[in-house]
Amino acid sequence: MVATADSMKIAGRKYRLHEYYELCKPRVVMLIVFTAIVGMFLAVPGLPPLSALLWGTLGIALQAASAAAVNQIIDRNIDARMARTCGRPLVTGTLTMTESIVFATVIGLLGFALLWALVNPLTAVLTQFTLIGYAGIYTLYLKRATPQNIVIGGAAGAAPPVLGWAAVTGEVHAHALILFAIIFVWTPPHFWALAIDRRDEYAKADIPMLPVTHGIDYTRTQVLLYTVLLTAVTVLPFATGMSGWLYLGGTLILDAVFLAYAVRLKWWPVPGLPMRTFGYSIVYLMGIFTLLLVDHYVVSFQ
Ligand code: HEM
Ligand SMILES: CC(C)=CCC/C(C)=C/CC/C(C)=C/COP(=O)(O)OP(=O)(O)O
Repeated sequence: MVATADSMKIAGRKYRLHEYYELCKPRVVMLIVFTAIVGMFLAVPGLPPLSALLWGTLGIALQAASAAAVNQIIDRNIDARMARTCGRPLVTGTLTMTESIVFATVIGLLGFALLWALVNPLTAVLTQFTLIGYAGIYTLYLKRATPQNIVIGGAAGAAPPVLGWAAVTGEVHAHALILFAIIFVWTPPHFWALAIDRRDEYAKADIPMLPVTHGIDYTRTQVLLYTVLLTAVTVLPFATGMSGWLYLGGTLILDAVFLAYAVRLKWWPVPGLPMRTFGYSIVYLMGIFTLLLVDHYVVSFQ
């Protein structure tokens, strides 16, 4: 009997840990942190200093997770109205508001302190602005105010490579801004592909996402235009001498596939295609940043 009560307690604790984990939007944060780590590696010819790599990654990850938690705190009523998000811990009540606020504050402050004390103040301040940009400006205001919400708010999601670069060098370098531009231009096709699929849910929740305000066909056109622009922007690392032929070859293949998705979505849409396009956008961004990293070391160690 005692053993059963104990095992139930352990299972309960594990379940709560899992809920805190979900509050951090772990899969999104992992890709965000990956782009920051690539920024760190690209910032120097050899390997970045271990302490900047370690503490920079941890600090940026904690602040990104805090931003994701604040987003769920602010959005709990919207999340409750959409099938995609109604299982989140603050909607189901498995975490209370107090628990979530304390958690988001503690990890956010810890992230800021680590960056300030063990990395550099510039990275700490820029990461804090990024958190405010996503959790404050995008979530609290833009998301509810304009269909351009994710275009402007995308600046927060695009910042991590700049933060990673700053963690290693203490400066904001022009090459880091190219990485920023890639994610910035990638965000609209990434998100609008999903929003096409979830149009009715956003309409029900009264969120002015582009497919709700301007219709699905207009959104498909925008996805296509941003994908064309993205192809041009992803050539910049090669054009500026930051990356070599390996990067260019790989990126053009990834771009061609993304363009094929966007063209099909615009002129030959079939059910399921928006979500496949969304899924590909994630593979695409992972691919671009992996190519940047591999190319950097192939070129550096030649
Ligand atoms: C304002 C900018 C962005 C918006 C509005 C946006 C929106 C979304 C939404 C609504 C989802 C679905 C989440 C879910 O079903 O729980 C999602 C998933 C995802 N996003 Fe984004 N996103 C943005 C930027 C980013 C950035 C910058 C990254 C990474 C660098 C990213 C990576 C991902 C990943 C990996 C997923 C899949 C998560 C999963 O499998 O659960 N997103 N995004
Ligand atoms: C380094 C640092 C502080 C980074 C913060 C940037 C960050 C966490 C960006 C996340 C982007 C994202 C998942 C947006 C979706 O929000 P949404 O509210 O539109 O999506 P939802 O409906 O799934 O909640």
